[in-house]
Parts: sequence; C-alpha cells; structure tokens
Amino acid sequence: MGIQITPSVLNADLSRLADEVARIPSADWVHVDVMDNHFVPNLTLGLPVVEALAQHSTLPIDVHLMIEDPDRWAPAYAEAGVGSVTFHLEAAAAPVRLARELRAQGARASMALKPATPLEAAEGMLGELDMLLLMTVEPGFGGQKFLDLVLPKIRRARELVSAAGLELWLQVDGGVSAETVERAAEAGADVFVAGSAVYSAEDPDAVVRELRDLAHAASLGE
Ligand SMILES: O=C(CO)[C@H](O)[C@H](O)COP(=O)(O)O
Repeated sequence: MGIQITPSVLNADLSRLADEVARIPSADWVHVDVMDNHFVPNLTLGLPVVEALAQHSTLPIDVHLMIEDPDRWAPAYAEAGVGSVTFHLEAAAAPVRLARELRAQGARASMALKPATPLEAAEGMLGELDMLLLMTVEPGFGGQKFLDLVLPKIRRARELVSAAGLELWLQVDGGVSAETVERAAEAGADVFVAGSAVYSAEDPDAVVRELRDLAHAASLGE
C-alpha cells in the first residue's frame, strides 16, 4: 500500500468536524481519537459523533479507541461504517476474538500498544490484524513530544512483519511532524498519524503532502 497519512482531528475545530476533514483532501484517512477518561485521563468524543461524521466525511475513518472495554464498544464503530478500528491490547479482554469480530464486520482490525508495552505481547496474533499501532507518546493528549525509545520496537515489528510475509500496516501516532516522520519511516512505519503538526498549520493539506514526501523518501533510504 505504501506510505499513508492519517491526520488526527484531536486538535482541529471539533465544532466543524466534517469541514475540518474537507481541509485535508490529500490524506488517506482521517484519524479520530475516542477517549473515555478511564483508559486515558482525557475525554473526547464517542459513538454518536463518529456515526455522524461517517455520514459526512470525505475520507474513510480510522478510529483509535482509547477506552476501557473495547470488546463491547469496538464492534459498534465498525457497524457505524468506520473503515479501520483500533483497540488497545492493554484494555481488551479477548483481543483475538475482537479482531476476528471486526474483520467479520468488514472493518480493518487494528491493535495499539502503549510505549511501554513490549511487542512480544502482540507477536503471536499479528496474523489476526490488519494494522498494528505503536504509540510514540503516552496516549491521552495531542501536542506531546515523539518518543524515540519506541524506534527499536518499530524496527523489530517491521522485521517480524517482513519475515512472516504479512500484509500488516505499521502505524505510529504521537509527536509525528516534519522533524520526526523520517525517523519513524526509516524504522519501518508506513502509516502516520499527525495531529497538531497538521491542524496548527495554515495549510493543513500542504503538511499532509510534505509528511508523505518525507516519509516516502526516508522509507527508500534517501
Ligand atoms: O492518540 C493521540 C493522543 O493519544 C493523538 O492521535 C496524537 O497524539 C496526535 O496528536 P499529535 O500529532 O499532536 O501528537
């Protein structure tokens, strides 16, 4: 599939969500962060808003559930028409069953790991997933600094995916900008979430294109 950019609307103007999505036509997805103030210490938006956005978004939705009990809630997002549903391994009671359920619903099944969660915890079930999200900040807030300590985990994940011949996408999320995207791409990430870097810019779509160009060149070792 190659390099993909999925801007997070966390720092966009949430009162005009569909309009904010329309400002990034070059993006591959729009990333929506659902936080419940339990799994993470922040509260954003939930199913009714995502259902409404799914009706009006010009881009497919990539939802990131930072919530407790994803086993109960994630399938409802797939039902709402979300193209890619990410749940956290740390929160799921039955991650393999949940991934299978999401795929059976026609969504892409994706699982996220917090920075300190070892890759080994997910290694045995990579074949059940369409995407693995390796968080490059502690989940909960936009505008944090990219954690370089996650780079070895990205490299190792890329090695495992290549060795197993999987089609799995490797997403990074947190602190992704023109300053950090190349490091993540060199390490093997191919799907990039960027929130504040995109929506704090006067021309968010130009940033999307810049991030894609930088990541593409870095992935080729240029
Ligand atoms: O999942 C998230 C926070 O938990 C956000 O998607 C992420 O932090 C994006 O924002 P930024 O690019 O500003 O770091």
